Amino acid sequence: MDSASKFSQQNFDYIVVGGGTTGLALASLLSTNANIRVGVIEAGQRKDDDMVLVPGMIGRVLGNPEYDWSFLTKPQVNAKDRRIPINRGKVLGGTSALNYMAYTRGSRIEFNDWEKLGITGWNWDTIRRAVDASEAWSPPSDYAKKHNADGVTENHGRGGYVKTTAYSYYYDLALPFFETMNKLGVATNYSEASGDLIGVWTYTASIDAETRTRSYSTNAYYDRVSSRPNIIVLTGAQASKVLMGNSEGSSPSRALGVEFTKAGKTFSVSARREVIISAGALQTPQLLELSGIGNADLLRRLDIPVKVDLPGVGENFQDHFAVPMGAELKGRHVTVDDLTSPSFSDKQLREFHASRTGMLSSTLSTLVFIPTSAFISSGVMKTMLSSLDRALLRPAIQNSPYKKWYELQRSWLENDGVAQLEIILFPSYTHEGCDSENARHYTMSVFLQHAWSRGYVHATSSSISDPPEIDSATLESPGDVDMIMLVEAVKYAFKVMRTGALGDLTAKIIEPQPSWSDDQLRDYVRSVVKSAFHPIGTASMLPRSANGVVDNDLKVYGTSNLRVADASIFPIHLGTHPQATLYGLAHRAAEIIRESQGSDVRTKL
Ligand SMILES: Cc1cc2nc3c(=O)[nH]c(=O)nc-3n(C[C@H](O)[C@H](O)[C@H](O)COP(=O)(O)OP(=O)(O)OC[C@H]3O[C@@H](n4cnc5c(N)ncnc54)[C@H](O)[C@@H]3O)c2cc1C
Repeated sequence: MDSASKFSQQNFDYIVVGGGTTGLALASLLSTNANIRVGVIEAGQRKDDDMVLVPGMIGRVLGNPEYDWSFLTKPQVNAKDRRIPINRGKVLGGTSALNYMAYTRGSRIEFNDWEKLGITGWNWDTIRRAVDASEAWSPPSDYAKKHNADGVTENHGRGGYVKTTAYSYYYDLALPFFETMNKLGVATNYSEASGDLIGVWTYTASIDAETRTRSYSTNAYYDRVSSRPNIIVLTGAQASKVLMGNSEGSSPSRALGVEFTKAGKTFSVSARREVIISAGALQTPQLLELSGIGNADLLRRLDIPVKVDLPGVGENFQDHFAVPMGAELKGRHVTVDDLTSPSFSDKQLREFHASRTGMLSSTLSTLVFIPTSAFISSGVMKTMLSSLDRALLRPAIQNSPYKKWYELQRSWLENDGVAQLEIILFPSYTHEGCDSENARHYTMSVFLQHAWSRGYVHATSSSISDPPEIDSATLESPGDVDMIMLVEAVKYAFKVMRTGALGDLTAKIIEPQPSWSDDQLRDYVRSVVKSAFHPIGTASMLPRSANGVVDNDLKVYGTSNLRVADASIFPIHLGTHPQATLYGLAHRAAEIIRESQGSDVRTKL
């Protein structure tokens, strides 16, 4: 729907703010009950062009304001005062329209440990069942199987909506990478979706096996229900606050509707039953604060009337941090760098549209997940743990509401089933000093899966037009553990680049250099460390006493009918990519709403 005034006159039962990965899937699922009416307010527009749909074109719209919110953190003191980009989809489908399509499930150990944080009912079995309900998996081809793709049917959902499958094109670095990792003692994992992520594997992607195009919230969910009269999506409209009924103290506060702006005009729309915020980990906390829900001191400073004093809002920000390393290849390989040639790229695009094959039918394909013991020597581990344990004794941590979070993070460091490091081999290198005319390159990126840095996201004014302040607290960790782990990860990656088949293909390592001292490597990490674009935690599902924002039913504390469903509710980071779990979250949320309201909301579209 285009007309904001018509939208504002509708009688909705549920209003979902944010038609992104989780929100649009959830709204579509809610619409299965013909007796309820669902309204969705999405700031972006629908974009169904090649940039969104063609897998090999990933990354091309990052920074483009028609697709991307292009957030920046505040200057990060431990990263040379750089403002680090965190891209977010500003289109219908949200970040599922921009992401790199790795469809990876979480880890059994980690999800089962969520219950230790006080979140009952959220564990591997419940989350797995929900993710199964979302997935429509197609088995890999023989070609993909030769590249070790997961073909274990029982690991996947077949009857869901997000189409997933293995790739149809693999770069010639993929198999050498497997051989090298095997040589280093990291086994091939042929069953990556089983809940055990450790090993080297080829991942499943959110790609439609028939059309070879991106499967995402918009075409996987919304397109199936868009003709129903009881779901209306308003695009190009930004919610500015949830209209809350009662003021501080007279709780629970009730969400009455949503105020939003479109084309410079302000409107409001009412919700008979519930408002669900799904604006993502960077904007959900801002919207809660603008609605009067957050740390009362901060709200008063911003002249926002306090409805619910909830100090956890915007806190507990976590992300995966990445450090890229570049190398030059021996001989001539086809890599993503070839796509920088317009004629080559056009040829590939023609091939893609004609036969759905070629480089553009795929993205990247291989990755490694390993625990601490696989990349940190026992000597360094001992020193790191003793400095960490000393830091954890500080009163600020001992008295912190997040104490259980720290205990869990600590236990995972010595658990060989928990991945602390992800390594991805990108068949390209675009940094300065790379001679892409005459040579071909790869980038090996190391990603910290359970960083100890915890930052915040907060509103800076009472207006939704002012972006929130994002402090990723990059490399600010007790005992400097994030920096120690990243430096050890870089050293381990040097080993990978110089071992076995990948070592044989590597002409030279460009930057950083294996000969560099630890101090030089620390300096390099500070210069290049970036976000893996997986922010979470800013409206955490935790007990209220542990600075939680939502309860186990995703309901915001102190309110009777306001929920959050997006990446901001994850209380502790997943040692994997988040989208599969987020689609599962949409299904869990739909079930919870059905149960709590006694209404007939089936989760089958
Ligand atoms: C470049 C990139 C690559 C990635 N690659 C992968 C990958 O390969 N695999 C993976 O699992 N994950 C990947 N991710 C991360 C993953 O895509 C996100 O974690 C996930 O999509 C977030 O989903 P969400 O529902 O929390 O939020 P989003 O999908 O971001 O949805 C939020 C929606 O709310 C809208 N919105 C915000 N504020 C308002 C407002 N006030 N009013 C109205 N609408 C509003 C936004 O426009 C957006 O549509 C990647 C992310 C990026 C940026």
